[in-house]
Amino acid sequence: MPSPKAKSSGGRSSSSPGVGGNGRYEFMSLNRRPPQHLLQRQGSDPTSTRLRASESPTRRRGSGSSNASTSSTGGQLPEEDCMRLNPSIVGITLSSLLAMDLWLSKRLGVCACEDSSWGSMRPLMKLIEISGHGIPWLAGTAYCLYKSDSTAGQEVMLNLLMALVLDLILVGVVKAVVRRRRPAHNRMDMFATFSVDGYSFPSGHATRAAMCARFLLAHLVLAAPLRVLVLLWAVLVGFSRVLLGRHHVTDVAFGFGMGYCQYNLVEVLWMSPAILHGLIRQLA
Ligand SMILES: CC(C)=CCC/C(C)=C/COP(=O)(O)O
Repeated sequence: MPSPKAKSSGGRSSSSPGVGGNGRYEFMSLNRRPPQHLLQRQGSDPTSTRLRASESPTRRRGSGSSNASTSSTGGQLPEEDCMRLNPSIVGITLSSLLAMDLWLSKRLGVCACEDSSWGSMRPLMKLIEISGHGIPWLAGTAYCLYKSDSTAGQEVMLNLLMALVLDLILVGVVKAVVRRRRPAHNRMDMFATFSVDGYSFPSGHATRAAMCARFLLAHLVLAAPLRVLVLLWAVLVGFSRVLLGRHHVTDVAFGFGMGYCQYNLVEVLWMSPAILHGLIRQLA
């Protein structure tokens, strides 16, 4: 919209800034050079002088040569100026996705408390939550390691223990860096949490579920129905996070991706029996 200031100068001749020959206001395209008569008028207009003074350093830096490059590229702005437009498009896309995420997560939080629409399912969801919690996994793996009498079994369990600790560290670091708050409808009544677990992104249960599912499928000889059950469990753990109102959908989606990738890291860092024997000898 033209500013009142521009309107007040409407009585000038048709060469006034932004006013076309037919007395109508003209809008300038961002990637075109304004007509010469507008540039000349801007030089004497204090408002436009202020605007130009507030231009970014990139724009100012490029202005000397951009005139040359503008004319040589047929009225196009230099590439650096065009790239300045992109963050706003990315920003708008991201905020739209974020708004959708908040809306969807709120709608799906149907077990967030007892009087929610699926509140009666809350105890079952909390059971699934415990099945993906760090403490039962750490304790169960340590117990299996202690009970295992084969070298292969010990190797697998020790590596799983290492994977679980790695997962806690990596999730803790990302949570501490991102510091996204949990959904407003979440009731923070989770069993055994660290301080970073006050944060939402990513879901530690989702990373653990994805990583452990991949680990179990790769290292345990399981019949087909059991393999399906392992996958189903991982998906259920992820879903339960949103249904309980603990997480946004994106926390769980990212958590699954992160857990999947963490397993690749575990494979790279895999401790072979030789390394393990060396470690045990050093500890003994
Ligand atoms: C105390 C130990 C050993 C682990 C904490 C596990 C925990 C509570 C993770 C939080 O998961 P979400 O990020 O999915 O809520």
